[in-house]
Amino acid sequence: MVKATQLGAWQQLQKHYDTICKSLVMKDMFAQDKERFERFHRTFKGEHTDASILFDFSKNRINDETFKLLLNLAKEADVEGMRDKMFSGEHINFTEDRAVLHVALRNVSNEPIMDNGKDVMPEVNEVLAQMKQCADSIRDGSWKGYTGKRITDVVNIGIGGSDLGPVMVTEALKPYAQEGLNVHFVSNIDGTHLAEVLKAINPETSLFIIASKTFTTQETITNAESAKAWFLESAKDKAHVAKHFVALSTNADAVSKFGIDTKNMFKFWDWVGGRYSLWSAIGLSIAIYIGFDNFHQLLTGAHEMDKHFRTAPLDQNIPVILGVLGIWYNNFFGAETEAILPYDQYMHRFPAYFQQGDMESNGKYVTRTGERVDYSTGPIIWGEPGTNGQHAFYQLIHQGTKIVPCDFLAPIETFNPIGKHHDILLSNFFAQTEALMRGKDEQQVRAELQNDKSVKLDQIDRIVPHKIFLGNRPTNSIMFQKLTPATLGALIAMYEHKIFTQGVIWNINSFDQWGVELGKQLAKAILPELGKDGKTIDSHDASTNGLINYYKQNKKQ
Ligand SMILES: O=P(O)(O)OC[C@H]1O[C@H](O)[C@H](O)[C@@H](O)[C@@H]1O
Repeated sequence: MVKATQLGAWQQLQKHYDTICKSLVMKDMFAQDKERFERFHRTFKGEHTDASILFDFSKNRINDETFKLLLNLAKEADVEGMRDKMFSGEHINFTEDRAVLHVALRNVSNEPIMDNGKDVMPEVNEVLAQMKQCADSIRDGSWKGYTGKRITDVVNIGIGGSDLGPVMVTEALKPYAQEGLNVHFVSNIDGTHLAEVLKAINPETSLFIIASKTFTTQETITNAESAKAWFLESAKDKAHVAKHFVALSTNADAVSKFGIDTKNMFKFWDWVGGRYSLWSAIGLSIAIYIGFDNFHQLLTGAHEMDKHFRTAPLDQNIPVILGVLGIWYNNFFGAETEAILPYDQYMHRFPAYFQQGDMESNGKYVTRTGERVDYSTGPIIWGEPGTNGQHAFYQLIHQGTKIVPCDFLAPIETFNPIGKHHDILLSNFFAQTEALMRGKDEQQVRAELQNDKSVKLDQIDRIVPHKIFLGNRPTNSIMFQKLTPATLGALIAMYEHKIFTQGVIWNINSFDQWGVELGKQLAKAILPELGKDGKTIDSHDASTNGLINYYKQNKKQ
């Protein structure tokens, strides 16, 4: 395993970029080649589900040669070899000595998947059965609260991977929710988050799901303790906690220490990374909200994408193609960010979900062999749903100085066919990718201004440069039939494997997250310094001391 820049294919790509990049003008390439869309799009269809995706990557600054070289890069970096290691349970997360087996959680085929010589599938299925039972009993009302009433509100308390997935998926699959059953999410340690949720619910009819892989996360444990105290103010008797608190965790000891009976614990395993855990017990709030059968469809769609990733040749492999295109811009064009732009309001948390998914996985500067990389790694992921983004930040994407590769995602069918809304939405999606690719040249701008009676002729020269769009700005378009559970599962898995592909090429470990630890460690040291003891703090740098002392002097509570 070597640094990416040492790979022959990388060097060839650099040469290719240096020699022909300027001539990669999409508008011209489309004009010269009627088959461009045909060659540069792929489709995905679920074998046993309704998942159906069209991936159009023809609006990228690539030609056949670029595409070939990018695939060579994936080949030479041994994406396929590493992929097979992941699926076979090798401890590819070597800094934590762990397998990376989120794919086992959605392995609905049940083929054995081994970790340390043991098939993990029986345990995975056991927990799934336990989740089904819980979800069913809450949905049919047989799970009763301490006063005999059915549960109407489920509150997931967790943060990071124990929050973002369930939030994103329950929002995305809202059309599948059961009437009268609400989900809420508390993640932030800011007391406001918990307080606002507690205002909306009744202790007699609420179930708290304490979701934490480690069960040591300060925010989650503090929120959970406060929720328990709030609950006991009404319920009084600690025995009632069992009917209103369940835990999702890998840490049984900490769960029972917290006061939750391990009978009410849904376990998962250290080979599930937090940001890859929505498929595990962490998905309990999803299963309750949309029903277990729909949760199972979500898993099945993801499994079908896993199969595609495992078996499709590189030039047909959608996650691999997405991955290498990202590398093309990130490493050769110097793009620093990637925008994820869903034209589907239900997917409004999808970009935020992949901020963790991508940035916590690939935001690393040390290679698997411990050296510092001499190239850029994980992109900054951002985005908002269309068309809102258009009226906010698209100006920069169209005319800014930075190159922002964008993924546009849109459903063919909407759950809410109101008037012409969906056609209008989709017309914007199509138009944006067209505009970004084509741009608008001086001639067109002049012609338009000359025809515009409201523009004075002597003003035209001054205005022209501002109205030119250079175009040639890359986009991927991902269309799907409808945002069903299986489709969503496939889309999430597609991005997970894109992240995987890039991590392998950059030769980094995409599955640890040491970068989040330092801040936690320092916060632990600072917390005891914040008391109302009148002591001036001088153990930090001048700025940190100054901030802490300013807080201490002025705090009233
Ligand atoms: O599930 P938990 O153990 O509470 O962890 C919650 C989150 O916190 C950590 O800081 C990690 O950065 C995340 O990857 C993780 O998802």
